Amino acid sequence: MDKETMSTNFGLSRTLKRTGSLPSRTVRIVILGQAAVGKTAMAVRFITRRFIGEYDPTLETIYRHEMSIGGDVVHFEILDTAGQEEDALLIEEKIKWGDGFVIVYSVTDRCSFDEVMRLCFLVNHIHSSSGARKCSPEPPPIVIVANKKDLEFDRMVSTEDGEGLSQGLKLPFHEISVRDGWEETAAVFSVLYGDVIQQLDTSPASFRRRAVSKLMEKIPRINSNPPGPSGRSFSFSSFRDFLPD
Ligand SMILES: Nc1nc2c(ncn2[C@@H]2O[C@H](COP(=O)(O)OP(=O)(O)OP(=O)(O)O)[C@@H](O)[C@H]2O)c(=O)[nH]1
Repeated sequence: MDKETMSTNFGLSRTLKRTGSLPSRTVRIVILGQAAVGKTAMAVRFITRRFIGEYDPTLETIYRHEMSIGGDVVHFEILDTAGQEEDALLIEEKIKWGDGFVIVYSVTDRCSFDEVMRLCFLVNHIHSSSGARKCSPEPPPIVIVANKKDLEFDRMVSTEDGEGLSQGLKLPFHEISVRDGWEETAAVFSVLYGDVIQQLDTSPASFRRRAVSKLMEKIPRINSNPPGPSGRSFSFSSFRDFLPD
């Protein structure tokens, strides 16, 4: 198979353990946050290195992307959720599916900041109570991201507010501009990947694969690498080009 594995030096802060029996790893990441905070922009930026400024409202999508990190082949599956309110059962299924979570707000939108705590609580609650991680006493890895820091003039949430929240919740915090930089976007996924792998190594039972619900199977998949039997591939000049049919 003609795999186009993108080698990237993420400068991971942790040494990643090789399992020997596992030549590659699949990591499922769920991006959560209110509408228009930049969830799609972030996923697309990470995978393609490009900032696409034109977006349709999110059709929920799972982006599949394979890359080499620290000598490991990592299969990212990134679920870009819709920002609008939805059925509690649906969001529960999506949260159960994830190994790690990016919770995004925009520094230009105070409401999106206020939503972060509720989303963190929801993720922890669902993973601790629903059997998603029955065997693990550890909360799932979460990274808080403040996006759109380039829009300084429209800022409504200070860096200190973001740092204070992350310290209160004891979660990593990144203030970034998806528009301005690939590196800081990639660093979010790098840190989260490191946390997921650390938990995988110290608490493997946490990652026993859950049965995938019918709902998750319905979410369209897009492959960034050449298409396999079950997905489309990235080859686009605008966001519309890769919207599912
Ligand atoms: N200036 C600036 N604009 C950004 C940045 N990130 C995203 N945007 C813009 O913000 C708008 C919303 O981005 P999306 O990625 O569609 O946001 P979303 O969270 O996926 O929105 P929903 O699909 O509605 O949930 C778009 O116009 C993006 O171009 C950023 O870092 N800086």
